[in-house]
Order: sequence, then structure tokens, then C-alpha cells
Amino acid sequence: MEKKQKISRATMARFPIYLKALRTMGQAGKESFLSSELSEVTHIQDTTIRRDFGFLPQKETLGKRGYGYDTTHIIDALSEVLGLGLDEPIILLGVGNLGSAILKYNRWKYTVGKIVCAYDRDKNIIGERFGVEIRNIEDLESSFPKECKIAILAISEDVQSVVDRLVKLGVKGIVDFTHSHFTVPEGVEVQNVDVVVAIQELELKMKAKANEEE
Ligand SMILES: NC(=O)c1ccc[n+]([C@@H]2O[C@H](COP(=O)([O-])OP(=O)(O)OC[C@H]3O[C@@H](n4cnc5c(N)ncnc54)[C@H](O)[C@@H]3O)[C@@H](O)[C@H]2O)c1
Repeated sequence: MEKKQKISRATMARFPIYLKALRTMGQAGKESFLSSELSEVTHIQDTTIRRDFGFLPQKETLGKRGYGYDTTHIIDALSEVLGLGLDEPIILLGVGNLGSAILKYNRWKYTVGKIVCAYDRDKNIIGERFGVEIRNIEDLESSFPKECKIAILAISEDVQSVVDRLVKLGVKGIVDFTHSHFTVPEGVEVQNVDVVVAIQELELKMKAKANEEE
């Protein structure tokens, strides 16, 4: 029986970068590519790219000499490993400053899926922004998009109660921009995104580097 290779965290972290670049290249009509071309776009060494592709499931991903890799095959293989589809429906909770910026960031296409609708409790915000329908949070249960498993949290109050409602509706992954503490049951993943924490981590890395050089 074929032994399944364990994919390292570093390789898994590079897969979404390849996927994003290749979806853009694919949309531009590029049917095949060389690892050196992907390297130029992603700034990841081509030897690393070739090694990472060795972990992908399909045989076609191995590439052919002089032709390179088939763009569609690699996109499919990356999507399979990452468990992502282009049509992944995503909802956004909270359309204030941050939520609006997220909606405005129009690079969702060809990258991670699609924000199908957003929710807010402020009646003045209900309607449409950047082509996305904004619904009243009161209608969450009655208008929740079928099959939606991912929610982005950009609300500022009552976070736990909104999270509980999302979990009940079947949400399995939460991208959390709030600075609130909340809990989720086992089987639900939370990914925190925090600019302040990112700056603190950066400072620590810079200090460590400066100490090394002393
Ligand atoms: N992670 C980061 O780096 C980062 C950066 C900025 C802000 N934030 C956090 O993101 C959140 C939003 O920040 P903002 O500046 O956009 O705030 P904001 O006040 O401009 O927007 C919040 C929006 O969420 C809505 N809302 C609040 N509670 C709600 C609820 N329970 N149900 C439905 N809608 C609700 C409000 O009506 C408002 O439209 C805050 O929690 C803030 O602390 C995080």
C-alpha cells in the first residue's frame, strides 16, 4: 500500500500562496507554467516549489520536462489538499469600518471563495455594499445561506451569542477579527487575525535578529 507522506506546516502555509498565484495565472489564460515562473510571482524558490508539489496527490502534478506543470491540475490538487473550492460560500458578520474594508477588498475571486452575504444589526447598513447583500442579523436563521461553513467575524458586541448562533447553523470555521474572547465546541476552528499581535510578533523577531547580530 502506498504510504501517505505527512505534509509539513511550512509547505501547507505555502499552498494557498501558490493557489492564489495560479488562479490568477489561469484566469489570464496560462495553461501551463514552469516552477521558475511561479517563483517569480510568489518569491518562493523554484526548488522549494518543486519539492512542495511532490506532496500533492495527483500524478499529473509531477510536471513534464520542457512543458512544466499543468495549471488546472495543480489548482485542483492544491484545492483538494486545502479542502477549498472556488465557490466556497463565506458570510461576513459586521459591516462597520473593518467589515466594509473586507467587502471592498475585491480579491476574493480566484482565491478563497465568495462572500455571499453579510449581516449587521444596524438598520441603516442593511441593503447592499460593494455588490454584496447586507441582511439584518435578526434574520440570520431564516436567511442563512445553505452549505455555508465559513464566517468572518467583524462585529464589536455580543460576540459569543453570535458565535453560538453560527455554530448552531453549521459553521465550522471562523475568521476572527474581534478582540473578544469566545468559546466554540470541538470541531469548529477559529483563526484569529490581529494587526496588533502581528506587530508585536514582528518586533520580537526584529529584536531577536538584532541580538543575533550583536
Ligand atoms: N483584528 C484586527 O486587527 C482589528 C482591527 C480593527 C478592528 N478590529 C475589531 O473588529 C471589530 C469591528 O471593528 P470596526 O472598527 O469595524 O467597528 P465598527 O463599530 O465600525 O463596526 C462594527 C459593526 O458591527 C455591527 N455589530 C456590532 N455588534 C453586532 C452584533 N452582535 N450583531 C450584528 N452586528 C453587530 C455594528 O452595527 C457595526 O456595523 C471590533 O471588534 C474591533 O475591535 C480588529
